[in-house]
Amino acid sequence: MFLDKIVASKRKEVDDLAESFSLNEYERQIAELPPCKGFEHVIAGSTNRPLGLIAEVKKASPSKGLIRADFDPVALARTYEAAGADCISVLTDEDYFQGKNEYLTAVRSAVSIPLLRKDFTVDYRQIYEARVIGADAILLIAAILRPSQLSEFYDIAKSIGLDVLVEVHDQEEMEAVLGIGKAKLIGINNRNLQTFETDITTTEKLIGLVPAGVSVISESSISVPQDISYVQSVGAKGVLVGEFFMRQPDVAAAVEELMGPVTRK
Ligand SMILES: O=P(O)(O)OC[C@@H](O)[C@@H](O)c1c[nH]c2ccccc12
Repeated sequence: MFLDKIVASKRKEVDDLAESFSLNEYERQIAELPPCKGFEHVIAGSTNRPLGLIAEVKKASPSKGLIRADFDPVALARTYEAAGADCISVLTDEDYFQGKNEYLTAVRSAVSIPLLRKDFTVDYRQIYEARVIGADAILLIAAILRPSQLSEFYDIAKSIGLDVLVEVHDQEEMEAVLGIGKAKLIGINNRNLQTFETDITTTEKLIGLVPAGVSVISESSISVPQDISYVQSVGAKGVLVGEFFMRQPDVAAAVEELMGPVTRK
């Protein structure tokens, strides 16, 4: 299964990180950073459009290979911000998504909206690393973490100012996440990370389980305005879109085509 392969390489990567990691040193650096920009409230209550947008900077993916050859993360992020994206997601996984930590850091200094570090978090050290490279929020994927780890990683992230997007793609994962009772922002992934199959009705199937006060982001395989009105109609507060934007020569026009014009509140 694809996800198992990704997680296995991630663990190797984390072994390298562990060799040089010093908690004191990371904590010292974090103490000097400006506070995080609130990711959760910005995406759950978009002031730009009726539905919030997390726009993703993504060069390649394991299911699609190279998506955008002409890949300039800073220029893309500036375009997203100008087009009224509420937040930006930056892939930092190198082996499968051709991402880099440096992309996130470069984007951080180029835009002022909140940033999500999109990676496969399997170890607490990656959470400190995310904060130091410039993230405002991290992704925690329920499919690769035990409930006790999810809970522990959630608390670590919050303790250093990061918001958390907790990702699920089936009922079992949703129930596990809700059982922990911490997540305020849940991403329902329309893509199954084991098989890469996509089904946008996943959002509708799972959203009914989510209690009031928890916001849902519909993630993946969104590419036409009908997808937007559909996930909005079932109750999503925002969407996470990567590939569709990355395949368009004119990214600003693509944001408007998909999301509609900015209607600032
Ligand atoms: O490019 P898409 O189909 O618009 O999807 C974006 C985002 O949802 C996807 O990149 C994603 C969702 N969850 C993930 C977890 C890891 C890596 C990537 C992802």
